[in-house]
Amino acid sequence: MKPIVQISLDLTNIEEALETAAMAMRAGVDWLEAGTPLILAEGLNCVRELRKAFPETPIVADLKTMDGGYLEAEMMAKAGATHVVVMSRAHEETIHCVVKAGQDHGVKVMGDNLADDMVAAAKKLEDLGCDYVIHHVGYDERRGIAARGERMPSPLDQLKEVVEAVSIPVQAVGGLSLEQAIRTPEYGAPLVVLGAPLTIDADSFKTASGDLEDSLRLICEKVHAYGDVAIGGQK
Ligand SMILES: O=C([C@H](O)CO)[C@H](O)[C@H](O)COP(=O)(O)O
Repeated sequence: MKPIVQISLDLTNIEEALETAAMAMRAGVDWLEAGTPLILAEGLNCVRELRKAFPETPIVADLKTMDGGYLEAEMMAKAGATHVVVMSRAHEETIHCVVKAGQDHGVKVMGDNLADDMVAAAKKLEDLGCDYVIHHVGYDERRGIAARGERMPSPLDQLKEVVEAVSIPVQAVGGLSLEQAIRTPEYGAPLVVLGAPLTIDADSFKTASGDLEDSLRLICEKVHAYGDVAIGGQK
């Protein structure tokens, strides 16, 4: 599949999210993500506002569903999401419910293997009908481990294994530098997500020109230039 650039709008107000999304769209980003903090701050209204402003753009609603799967997925779909997220740690029945809601409402399901046995969880998510795997090392997990002076885990550590274990597209997320995120298609993971380096540490993201939009445009061009990424380690 062609590599995709997604930005996670991990922001806490809709104005800033819409502004960042508009800049990202001008720069060539493919998918928008209503991040968990944004959904918490603004409710599903943020998905409605993003849908209104960007009628044709895929929108991932990252609510990290753990229970009540059908209703949550249905609500996100009705608000305008095209992709919803369910956790591998949820009960299998919840994953079934989200997958069923996805089929009924025409949205894709991303299964997130956060805080789980990552390779086994990725396989389980595929077996239960998810369309994508989010291979995710959590924010708190990374901080906590680093605070104890231990090496911070990275989604790159097991990315190859996860990619080879499934035959659906994988996205690697959690603490990746920009350079690392851009290179995830080389591991067979075609969904490049840009989070903190863009929305939180925007200053470190700018290139010599100092313009965020120009920097992002160069990144999108670079990712799109990869061409097709083989899924499941298959050439
Ligand atoms: O999902 C996320 C996290 O669990 C907090 O809600 C973030 O979107 C994700 O971890 C982003 O990671 P960074 O790339 O480190 O911003």
